[in-house]
Order: sequence, then structure tokens, then C-alpha cells
Amino acid sequence: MTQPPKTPLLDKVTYPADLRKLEDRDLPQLAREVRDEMIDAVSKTGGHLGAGLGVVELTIAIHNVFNTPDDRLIFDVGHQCYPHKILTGRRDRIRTLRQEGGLSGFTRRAESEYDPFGAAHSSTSISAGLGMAVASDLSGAKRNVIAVIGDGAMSAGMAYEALNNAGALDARLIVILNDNDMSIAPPTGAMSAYLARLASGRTYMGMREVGKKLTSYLGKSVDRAITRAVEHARGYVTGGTMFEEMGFYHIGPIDGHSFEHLLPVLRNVRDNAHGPVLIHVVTQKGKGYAPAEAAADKYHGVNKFDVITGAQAKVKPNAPSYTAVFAEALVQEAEFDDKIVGITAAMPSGTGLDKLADAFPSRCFDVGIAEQHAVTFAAGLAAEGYKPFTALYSTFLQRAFDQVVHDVAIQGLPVRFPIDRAGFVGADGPTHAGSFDTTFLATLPGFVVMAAADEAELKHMVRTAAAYDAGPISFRYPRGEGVGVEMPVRGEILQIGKGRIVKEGTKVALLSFGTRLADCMLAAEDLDAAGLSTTVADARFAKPLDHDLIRQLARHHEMLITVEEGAVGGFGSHVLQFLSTEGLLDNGLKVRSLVMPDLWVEQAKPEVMNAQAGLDRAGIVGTVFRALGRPAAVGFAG
Ligand SMILES: Cc1ncc(C[n+]2csc(CCOP(=O)(O)OP(=O)(O)O)c2C)c(N)n1
Ligand SMILES: CC(=O)[C@@H](O)[C@H](O)COP(=O)(O)O
Ligand SMILES: [Mg+2]
Repeated sequence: MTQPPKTPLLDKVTYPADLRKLEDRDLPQLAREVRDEMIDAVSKTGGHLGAGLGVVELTIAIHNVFNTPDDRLIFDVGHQCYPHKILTGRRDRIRTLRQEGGLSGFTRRAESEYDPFGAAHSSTSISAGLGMAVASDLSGAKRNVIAVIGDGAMSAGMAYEALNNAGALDARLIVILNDNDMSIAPPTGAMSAYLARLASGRTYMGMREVGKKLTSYLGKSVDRAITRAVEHARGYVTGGTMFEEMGFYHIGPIDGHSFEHLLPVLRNVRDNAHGPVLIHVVTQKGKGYAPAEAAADKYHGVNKFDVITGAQAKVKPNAPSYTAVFAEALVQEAEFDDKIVGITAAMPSGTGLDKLADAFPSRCFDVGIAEQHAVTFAAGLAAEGYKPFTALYSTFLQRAFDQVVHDVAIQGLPVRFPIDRAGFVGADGPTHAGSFDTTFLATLPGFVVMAAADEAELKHMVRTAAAYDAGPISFRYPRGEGVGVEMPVRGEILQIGKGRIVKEGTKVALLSFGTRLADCMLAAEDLDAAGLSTTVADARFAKPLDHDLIRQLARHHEMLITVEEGAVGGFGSHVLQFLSTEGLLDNGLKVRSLVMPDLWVEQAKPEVMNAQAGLDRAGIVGTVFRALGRPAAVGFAG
């Protein structure tokens, strides 16, 4: 166990006001100590490392120059906010990061006045910053608003909607583009290439130096019309950048690790800028920690690790991860069917589509952080007879709901939606929980909505989705490893809308949708032991519902309990709707629908989150006893 780093300068800095008392010449030392502190903390907690290492100097410079928290500082995504948290009164809790009751891994309004806006989903910072800048102008507060956005986050359409509006509003907004030429994976798209050109153009940097001085001088003494005219003229010389064409003063690119670059530019902008400004800084993801700098992913997200060697703790899985099972099954199906293509929105490794890209490079597309585009891009492919597997995390699919409705479902296009990270995700907390996909997909006419109960079922669902061409189809599965069931050599095609009975009984029926099946089987053991013979069924489909199965369960049991790791309005709601429509509630059938709570559940271990939600063995048993009016059975919690 390494000793905590010695941080004599950082020990004097709790808040930015303390930081502003330091001499500029002390800031490089402070940066070294913040880096050491962050590396030590994350080695013990795990979390997002590379992004934060890349913005240590930038974060210090912003807090040095601007009067935070009155000046508003917004981080896009927020995964790079650990240095910011260390410098804004949360150093003492930094080793509670992403743990139950601890600090969030992202910026949170509820956590600190230095976090004026929560984040975690990408590309929201310019919009939020513009809102705050306009509020400042309207209220006369005249505060500075700074939005720090990465090059990856600049691949999302929402960023351009905000730039477009900011340029037109001429609001006093400072956008700092943190260009480290990385997303989670290397960035994709034309924007990335454009930024690379900007960052590498030596003449451009030469002229920019002149431009910078010109802007700063003119910014002081003449009104903006002349400044803009000169800037515009200069633009013809160097070729106005896209940002300038959108109404921003574009300053840079400058070295985002150099206080000699950062401090004068930020002070100049603070004192002279009038309208929207974009400062292009070039940084290195993972900066200052050799194992991160050397890693392909720059240690974007890490487990606990050894600080000396950088070796990450190996979690010994009992079963393959759902993501790996999905990826392997998809590659297998793609070998049989050249119409199968994969689409990811900047999450190739997270979704496992990197495996499809390795096997079939021409049939896998990383569209950048652009989920809306991903869905409609898939719809275009499906319209031409291809079988697009648009693999998105449940939480990120939320961003593309209208594209799912308007471009896929209404047209009945056979787009396949592998939905990863369905249910509680644990350390990433409420912003990443996969709660709503069943709720918003199973309401759509013509959609087939499945949930895998275990890794074998997932393999069957990949095969079923590959074979199903009658319309859109989705299948959801959680973060983490499977339950360790025997795997089929190849998936079987499931009969659409048909669930299965996995355990017979006569009194209580547990109807599971998804991976809560394992807890239902354990709960059935307890209920049997208490004399309540229990049937367990795996619904497999939320849409179309297996009406025969539900009728059978309703007619031959005193109680029916649906269990799903999803929000209200999902599988259980559809079952209740069917029971009521069919009059199956008229004879006193007791029904309970177990779902995720109507709360934003803070980060914890997924098993703790499921227990707190009553979606585990004890919770299911407790629900049955309470429904029967019996005291909680001895030895059963819940
Ligand atoms: C809407 C959305 N899609 C995907 C993600 C997953 N994600 C988190 S960080 C990241 C890459 C961000 O790249 P960049 O903005 O360049 O920041 P960097 O990590 O390079 O500092 C992605 C894709 C997300 N947070 N939000
Ligand atoms: C910041 C972000 O959105 C991603 O890095 C996300 O945290 C990845 O989640 P997984 O760790 O479940 O892949
Ligand atoms: Mg980046």
C-alpha cells in the first residue's frame, strides 16, 4: 500500500480563493501535487483517470483567473472533474468517489456550489453555459460563464445547436475546447480531423499570435465593430475557422498544460472579451502518469490499480460479461450473414462492437457521440435491406427516443437495438442507470422488446434479432458478468412473444423479465420452504406479451408478481394492463409489480441498489408475505 503523496502546497489550498493567493510561479508545483493526489485517490477507488489528468493545469488556471463559484464553470461530461473537486473543498472526500454515500464521479449541483450544472451525458455544457450567460446578461450579474468541452463531446449534434445559438445571441460565453485527440477510443469523424489540422497548422499558430495581440489591444480601446472587421479581414488571411464563422472569437490553439499560455489568454478574455469566445487548448489525456499516457485508452476508466506499476486490479469473473457474450454472438451471426452491420456511438469497447470491427472492419461504424444520428443512420441501412445492430447503453439511447419513434418504429424498419447497461449500473449512479428503455420502447406499436434472463438467453436473443426482419427489435442486458449458465454453441431462434416456465408450482407465480430471474429462482426456494409452492416464469418478451402464459399463471395461482430491473411503465405495467383488460383480476388474484423505485438512486454496488429496491431474493419473498398479510417470515428480510 503506497503512502499518500506529500502535498505541501495543496495542503494550503482548500478552495479557489486559497489558490488565487499563490504566485503564478507556484502553480506548476500545485499541478504536480494535484496530479499526485488524484492518482493516489483513483488507485484506491477506481474511476475516470485519463481525462482528469489531462486538465489539471487548465482547471487550476480557470480557478486562478475566474472568480468561481460566482463565475460559473461547467465541465462537459464531468468525468474530468476530479482535479476540480480536489480544489473546491472536496479533497477530504475524494477517496469516497463513486461509492455509496460518497462523492459522485461527475459534477453535481447538489454536491457543491462550485458545480453549477450536473453532467455525465456528453455535449450539454455549451447549452447550459449559454443559458447561464443569457441569465447573467438579463440580470445584469455580468458574471463569466466558462464551459469546458472535449473534442469527443464536440462530435455530438447538441454542441452545434448551442454554438449556433450562442453565435447569434452574442452572449458573453467562454467555451474552452479541450482537444486531446481522444474520446474513449481515438476520436472519429470529420470534426476530429478538422481540429487536428487547426492544432497542427504552424502558420495558423503564427498568425494567431498576432491575432491574439490585436484582439487584446483592440478589445480595450475600440468598439467591437472595428475589432470584428479586423478579425474578419484577418480571417481571410488565415481562413476563418468554423467557430469564427459561427460568431465566436476563436483563440488558439494553445498549450493546455502551459501556464505561460493559459494565464495570459484567460486573463485577456476575462478582461476584454465581449461576445462568445472559443479558446482551443491542446492537452494530453492521461498527462503526467506514464501508464496512462502509454495506454491505448489513456486510462479513461480504470479499476483500482498499483500506483507504482499502473497494473489494474483483476476482477476474477465467475462468468463471461454480458457485453462479451453479446459481442461474440454477434460476430458469430455476422459470419453467417453479410447483411449484419454494427453501429456504436463512440463506445466500441464498452458495447463490445470493437470485436465486430476487428472481424469485419467494413461492417462496423463508430459514428462518434451521436446517438440520434446512430439510430437514423441505422434506419437508412435497414431501409436498404441491411441488418443494423445499433448497440447503445440504455441511458444513452434516451437521447435518441424521437429518432426511434419517427425514423424506425413508425416506418417499421428492422433496426436491431442491443441495449447494454440495462438496470442499475453501480458506480456511475443515476445519470447512467438503464431504467427507462422498456418503458419507452414497449409503448411503441410494432416493436419487439426482449430482456435476457442470463447469458445463454442473450445468445438466443442475438440469433433471434438477426433472423427477425418484420420490424424493430430490442434486447436488454445488464452491466457486468453473467450468472454462469451453460452456453449453447449457437443461439436458437426464439418464438416471438413466447415466454417459458422454468419452475412449476401452484400458489404463487413469479414472472420475471430479464436477469432478476436468478433472484426469483432463489426466492422460490424460500417460498416453497415456507409452504407457498411457487412457479417461476421467464417472460423473455415485454412486447408482444405472452398472453397464454399470463392467462395460465393468472388462472392457476393465488398471486402473480412481476419482477424487472426497470422503471414503472415497463413490463409489469403491460402485464397489469392485460390482466385488467382480460378481467383476470376479477376473481381476487393478488398482483404485485416489482420495479426500480421512482427515485434517482445514488451510486452504490448494483446488488445493494437491487436490494434497496426490493428486487432481490429477500425483497421478492418479503413482498409475497406482505401481500398475504403474514408477518415477514422468520429469517427472510425484505
Ligand atoms: C451522450 C453520451 N454518449 C456517450 C457517453 C460516454 N462517454 C463518456 S466520456 C466519452 C468521451 C468524451 O470524449 P471527450 O469529450 O473528448 O473527453 P475526454 O475523455 O477526451 O477528456 C464518452 C463517449 C456519454 N457520457 N454521453
Ligand atoms: C463517462 C462515461 O459516460 C463513460 O465512461 C461511462 O462511465 C462508461 O460506463 P461503463 O464503465 O459501464 O462502460
Ligand atoms: Mg477528448
